[in-house]
Amino acid sequence: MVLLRTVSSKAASIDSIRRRYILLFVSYITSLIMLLLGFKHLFSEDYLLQAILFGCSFAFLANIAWFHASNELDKACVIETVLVGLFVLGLVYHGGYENTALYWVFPFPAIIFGLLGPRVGIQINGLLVLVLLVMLYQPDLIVAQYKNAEISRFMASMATVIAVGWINEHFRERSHNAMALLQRSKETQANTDALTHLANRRFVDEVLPQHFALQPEHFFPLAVIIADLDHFKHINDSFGHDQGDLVLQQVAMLFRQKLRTEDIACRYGGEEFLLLLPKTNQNDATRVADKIRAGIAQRRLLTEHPDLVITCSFGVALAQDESEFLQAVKLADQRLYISKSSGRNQVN
Ligand SMILES: Nc1nc2c(ncn2[C@@H]2O[C@H](COP(=O)(O)OP(=O)(O)OP(=O)(O)O)[C@@H](O)[C@H]2O)c(=O)[nH]1
Repeated sequence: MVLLRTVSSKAASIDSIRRRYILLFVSYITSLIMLLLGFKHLFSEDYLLQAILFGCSFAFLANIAWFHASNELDKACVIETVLVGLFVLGLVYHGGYENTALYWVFPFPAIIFGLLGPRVGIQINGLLVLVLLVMLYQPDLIVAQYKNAEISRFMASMATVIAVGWINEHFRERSHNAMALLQRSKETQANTDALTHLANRRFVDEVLPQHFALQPEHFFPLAVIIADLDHFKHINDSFGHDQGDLVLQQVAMLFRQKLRTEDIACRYGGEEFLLLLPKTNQNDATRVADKIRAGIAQRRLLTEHPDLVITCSFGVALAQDESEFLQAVKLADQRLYISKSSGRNQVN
């Protein structure tokens, strides 16, 4: 039995909105600033700086255009990281306007943690620090000239920003995961019957329509079977409510054994169950119902009362699409009534 949770997890979708905001903000703001600075230096004859500013600006805009077209958030975040890294390293290599390039490195750790999370983020930031160390302490490799005092203070500040950024992101992610887990378990709990651990009526009424709407091709034609234990009141009255509960649990276990993983078994009412068989026709569903019926009648569900035969009646109907679902439930219920009134322990 699958699908017990609602279609989209709220915690996961909020987190992807967070990453989306960072991606859009960084792309639009950075490309705008770079474009403006590029125009400012358009006639400066500093061609390297112009190439860095215009090149990165257009690359950011291209990435965001591709993201809008494809909606591939993970890939766009990776491309964004590469672009931000290239921009930062290019600027440090050049020195930027009046040797101010190092200031532009400081947003990098926060952006990378935001886009890629703490685990990958710390690796990329570590790599950046290594490359920066080589570039800054091997002045022959770069065009810019930075003072030693400036470099040491910059590296110390960077290490602090990365460490604090990682702590922040690591614990934010942990608390997010804990909340997502809690939400999932609460959703599963809300849609599960506590006694039989089958799906409950709330699942059928509220969650199932979401799955139908999202992936109708996985369900229809959908066979609807209603199963109702016979003379269950008598079992309760004769052997006690706890023995009645035990019967319900045993029957639920039997459903799980006899049904396929894609089938859905729900406890629909007290001793009434709804079995949903995706992509199944009326004949096959009737055969399955009869197999279950025979299984219940043969099995001795109460070990303390080995002579007790418990039976169950069934009604079967078919829904060709979502609009026919409630109608099919109603029809299966009417056929169940026929099974009951014609002697019980049968399928109609
Ligand atoms: N033990 C137990 N009994 C339950 C539970 N939910 C409902 N019931 C009982 O199920 C019985 C249903 O009785 P009826 O609706 O008269 O149906 P029935 O005795 O099975 O008769 P038919 O359906 O006509 O064969 C009632 O006695 C309810 O109290 C439950 O969770 N545990």
